[in-house]
Amino acid sequence: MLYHRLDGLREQASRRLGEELRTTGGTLQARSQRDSAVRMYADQVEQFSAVENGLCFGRLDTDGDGRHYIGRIGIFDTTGDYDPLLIDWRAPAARAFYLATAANPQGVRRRRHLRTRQRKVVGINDEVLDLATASPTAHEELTGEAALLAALTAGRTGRMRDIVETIQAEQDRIIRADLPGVLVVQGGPGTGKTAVALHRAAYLLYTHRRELSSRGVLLVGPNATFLRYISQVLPALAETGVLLRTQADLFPGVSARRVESAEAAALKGREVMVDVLAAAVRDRQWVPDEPLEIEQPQREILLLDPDTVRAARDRARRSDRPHNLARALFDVEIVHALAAQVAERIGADPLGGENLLDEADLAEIRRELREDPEVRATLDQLWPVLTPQRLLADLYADPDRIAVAAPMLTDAERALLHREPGGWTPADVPLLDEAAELLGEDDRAAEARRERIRAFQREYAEGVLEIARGSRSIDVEDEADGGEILGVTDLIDADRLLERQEEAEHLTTAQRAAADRGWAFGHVIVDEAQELSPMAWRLLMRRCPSRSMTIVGDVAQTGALAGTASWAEALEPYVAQRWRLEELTVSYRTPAEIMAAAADVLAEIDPALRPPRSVRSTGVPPTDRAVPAGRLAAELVDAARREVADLTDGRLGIIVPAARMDDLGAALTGALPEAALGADPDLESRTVVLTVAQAKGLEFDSVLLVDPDGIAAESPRGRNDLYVALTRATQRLTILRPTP
Ligand SMILES: Nc1ncnc2c1ncn2[C@@H]1O[C@H](COP(=O)(O)OP(=O)(O)OP(=O)(O)O)[C@@H](O)[C@H]1O
Repeated sequence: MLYHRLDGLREQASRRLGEELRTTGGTLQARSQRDSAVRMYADQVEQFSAVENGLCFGRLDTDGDGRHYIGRIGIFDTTGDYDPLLIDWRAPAARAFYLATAANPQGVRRRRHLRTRQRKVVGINDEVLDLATASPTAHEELTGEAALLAALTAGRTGRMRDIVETIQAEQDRIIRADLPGVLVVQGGPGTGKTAVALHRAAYLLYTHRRELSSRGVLLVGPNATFLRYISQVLPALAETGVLLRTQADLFPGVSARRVESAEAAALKGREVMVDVLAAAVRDRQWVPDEPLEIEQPQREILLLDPDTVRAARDRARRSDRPHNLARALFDVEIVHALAAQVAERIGADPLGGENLLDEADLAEIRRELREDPEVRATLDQLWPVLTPQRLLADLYADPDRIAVAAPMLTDAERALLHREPGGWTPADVPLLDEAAELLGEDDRAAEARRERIRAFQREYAEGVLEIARGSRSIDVEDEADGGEILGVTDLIDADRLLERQEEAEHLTTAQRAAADRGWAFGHVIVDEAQELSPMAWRLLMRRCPSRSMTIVGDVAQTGALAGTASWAEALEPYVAQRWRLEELTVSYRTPAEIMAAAADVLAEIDPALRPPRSVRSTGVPPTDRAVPAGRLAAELVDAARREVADLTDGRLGIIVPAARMDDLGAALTGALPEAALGADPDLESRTVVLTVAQAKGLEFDSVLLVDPDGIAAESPRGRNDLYVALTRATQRLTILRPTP
């Protein structure tokens, strides 16, 4: 019945989408309304398709014979009293599904988990929440234990799945926490932090739709591979409005793919860079040592002396405007001084009286000077209008500029900043953003933003037509009168839709936000937040002036040298003590046997830290094997072959020290051609070879960990890296330890 209703809803939305796309003409207002309707129906078609799998996954039988079905979206009975046929998991009425226990049943008699494959129910699990009749379970604190354990032990696919069916009480509390303020979620590996962050985004959009749909929600993750790994979770929850970004993509127009040393990235993450950049900008406000000559057509050469330039510079600086915006003031000062010189020459009274030029003459001289190419070139030289990219590229390329801007750094640190132009690194992004603040926006930046918006509009227009094309069979059936059977896409193409879009600027919030550096998001969620440097925090805080944020991470897993070891240190500059901490304490990923091995490493990081409790054990302890160093590659290939043969479904992750990636990676791909590796490996392949930095946040059924001591020795935060590597497996862990 529910699927029948879903089909009806989808058909209705797609028919309306088709109708809206076919109508043309009308007043500006009518066209604008039609474009909003196109967006709405396109979103609906997408949403109704996205919730197809597992549409309904639960049932609550309540006291007094109530029966409620819980699912991915709400569906109402539009024929009768508008009764809910399916309750959205985010609605308050669904909450008991996640919280009711035998000890506190909240009016629930029975909780049923439904397992479906396509549109068939293939299994059910019932829990009777009545202390008298309930059968005792191993874990009293778990809700829906059987369904949970089935989800946890299922083979991995290389894509993260949503957990709406089995959210646990401690996770539910965080997902549904209030919108305002900064909420930090600290939890060990596998405690569901990422899952909770994503479900919280969906919950907030549902509960605070009005507020958030116009401001948007930004979710920041550690790298592109990770974003791809989690990218299906929100659409499966019927939410497409969240902007997913890595730090590398947070400066509109820049895609930071260049690689640099961990030390250089760490230096760029330090707060001292605020002063370095401010000094770099001041250094571009140049005062010459000697008077500058400005040639004038049919006039004598004008001279601009250092004192005049200095006075103009100081006045422009005192305005406290950003560099590019203060340029106008600087120009006025300089042009005034030059005009006085010209007036002195051409208007001097030969009889020694007052200057013969009046104010109108002077204004004319100033106008001419402002338009004079020589004068403009001089002004550009003294106070150039700069883009953030120009400022930073010029600074990095020139050791002299670095020396002037960064006297507080050591020689070795300054050397880390020096490099040739050509692309940006992720650590450059917060610096570009900082520079943009210091420089202010000029016309070129605004023009670049318009360009980016146009690109998004085109992408959007194509997307809408794609959806319309996908629903074409329904279109055709609808035209059963035998007349016109042209589909929508025969009648309108992306260019025409784009023209219409331009009139109304109907972009999604996420698209507009992505194009605009100054966008203020309604809520910002940061995953693996321990990796952020102080400079990156500054950027994020700028994007979220309301400080409504969810910050998710584990300070024991910090790998970045400029990352954080303390939430208080990272946050207090922005919100003082006004942040709340929630902790997740149960590991859903890592079995007890593997967690025990990881606990030893955690104790070395900080004896005060406690590993999370595992919800399950596999009975299979990790295998830890010493192999002669010379045979490491051969042994690794053998072990990988064995593991792949043992996997029925699921994935094998092979984690190697970064320094051994090239040789071990080559050996592995030689023997197992399907093995994926590289900068952004395909996680859906059966075997993936990665470094710890790449494996962060990911999980595999089986993990082969190569040379743990080598990994620990690779970085000052090597123990944290090893802890991350040890906690990636859901079933089996094999360690290969080379010996001399
Ligand atoms: N309530 C739940 N029901 C089913 N699966 C869950 C639940 N909570 C967590 N999981 C699963 O546990 C695994 C780990 O979750 P997740 O990746 O969110 O943990 P994490 O805390 O972000 O880990 P890390 O610190 O390693 O990044 C995932 O496969 C997730 O789907």
